[in-house]
Amino acid sequence: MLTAEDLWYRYDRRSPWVVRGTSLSVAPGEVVGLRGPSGSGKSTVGRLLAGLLTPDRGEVRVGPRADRSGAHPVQLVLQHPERAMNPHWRIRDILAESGADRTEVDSVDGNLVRPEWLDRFPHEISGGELQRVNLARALLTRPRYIVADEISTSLDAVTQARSWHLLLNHARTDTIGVIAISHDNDLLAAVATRTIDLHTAS
Ligand SMILES: Nc1ncnc2c1ncn2[C@@H]1O[C@H](COP(=O)(O)OP(=O)(O)OP(=O)(O)O)[C@@H](O)[C@H]1O
Repeated sequence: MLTAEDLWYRYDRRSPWVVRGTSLSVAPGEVVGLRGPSGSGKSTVGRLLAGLLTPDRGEVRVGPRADRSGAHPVQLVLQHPERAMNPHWRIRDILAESGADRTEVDSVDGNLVRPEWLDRFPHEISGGELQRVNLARALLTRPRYIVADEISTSLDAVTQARSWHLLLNHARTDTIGVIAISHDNDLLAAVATRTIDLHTAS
């Protein structure tokens, strides 16, 4: 179980609290939506869950670490995959960053990453394809949870549906919990079994 208990966070001691007493829990294999107005702290909660930020108060608890040494059990996947990748690396090397060995990279799910992309650079595949590489890299770390922060926002409807279909298939097969951050209520209704609302302070 991934549990966040009474999380408080602000980026600066003089700034207002961005996260104010957020609590949530996500079971293995569960898909939970996280929505709220712009600026309500959704992405910040995502970073706290993935261990990229440390809460000022409260705590995040998750089961044992991922099998991969060094990989956090909660992987964060962001909207702009190109910002999370070295543009000078081939897709094969980007996937190997997960800790997967050559054989695992070569046998990655072909629906997610087509074999012919492996020797290309990020700019040599489309944005939707690059997001699938991003998802594959996160999945190769063998995470227990994935925080998907607006992962399909800049994609057309067909590509969006395809990316989510692939992610949810893997999540089901490997019992990975997913936290779907989105402004899109229709998307959340389609992918999540329940949705948590974050609200901005007055
Ligand atoms: N690195 C940062 N340093 C300082 N303030 C930040 C930083 N990142 C975010 N903030 C502030 O924290 C608040 C919450 O931002 P966050 O990105 O978590 O909200 P959000 O709900 O995900 O917004 P959106 O829906 O617009 O993406 C905002 O006021 C934002 O300006």
